[in-house]
Amino acid sequence: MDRIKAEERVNELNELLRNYGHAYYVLDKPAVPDAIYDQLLNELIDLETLYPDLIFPDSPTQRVGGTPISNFDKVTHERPMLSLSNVFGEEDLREFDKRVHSGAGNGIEYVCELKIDGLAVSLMYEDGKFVKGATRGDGRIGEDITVNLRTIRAIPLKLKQPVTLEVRGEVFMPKKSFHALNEQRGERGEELFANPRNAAAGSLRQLDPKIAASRNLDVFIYGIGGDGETYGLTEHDESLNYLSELGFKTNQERQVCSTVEEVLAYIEKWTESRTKLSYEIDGIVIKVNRFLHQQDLGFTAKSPKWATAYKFPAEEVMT
Ligand SMILES: NC(=O)c1cnc(N)c2cc(Br)sc12
Repeated sequence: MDRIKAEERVNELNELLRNYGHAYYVLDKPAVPDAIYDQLLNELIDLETLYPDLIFPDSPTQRVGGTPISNFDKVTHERPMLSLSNVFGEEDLREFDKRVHSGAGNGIEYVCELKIDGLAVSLMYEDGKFVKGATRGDGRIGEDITVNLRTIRAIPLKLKQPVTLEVRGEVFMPKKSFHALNEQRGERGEELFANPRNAAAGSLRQLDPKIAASRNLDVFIYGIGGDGETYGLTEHDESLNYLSELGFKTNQERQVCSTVEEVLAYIEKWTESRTKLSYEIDGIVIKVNRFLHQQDLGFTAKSPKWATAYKFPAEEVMT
């Protein structure tokens, strides 16, 4: 195949494999059988081997870097990654609801989302390309873990629109991967991870991206950071529509609640059902849904006044 034809085919394969990867890892709905995906990937590898100048950074072959890095650079977050205030029961939650109504008036609605028990990350995209990713750190300064985040198949290397923005989400290790990893470590006499959150954090802090790539990490994106445009008028629209349209994996269990009673019912539902999830959650995030109301409420030094996290009671440790 001559070089012109090769370039056309490489671009076509990159687009095809990006879309198939999105269907498989983000939507959890494979578009083609694995054998077809592998065949196309091998065709791309062959063409990239023949024409190395046709290897593009957002090619699916470029997810796992070759050599371990020596350390993680520091990254200063454009806008601090704040933490959430916590509520530990119905009374606390009703107090939060009262404060929200006194601060933002009427017409308040909430969006409730599962609080993923993983590691908070910030992902930066320029013209739709993934350029940098960092841990939360102390909220102002985190660690540059781009090479390890690139190995997570649910993190798009190229968005469906050429936008420049920063998004935030939670990297986690599915329960099944956690148990398999600990079984493997047990067989090797290695120290076990205490829980999926520690396993995810330990995996993202590996200096060798090949190790991170082997850990089956996953991600849910839940917000737009930075001072960029916010899309739509509500969190629900932003997360449900805009982030998904760009190609991000968002958690589908979110629900708009018009009253604190509905929030309590959602909490009750997931207190009962969280063991059925394929990933761990440690609570429920409750956010005022309309951005205008969020602006009325503002922030404390550490946290938004328009959001809180209902924390599940610590589980009884079976002795
Ligand atoms: N859906 C969300 O907003 C969400 C989910 N899971 C989490 N661990 C966190 C943490 C912050 Br801070 S927000 C958030």
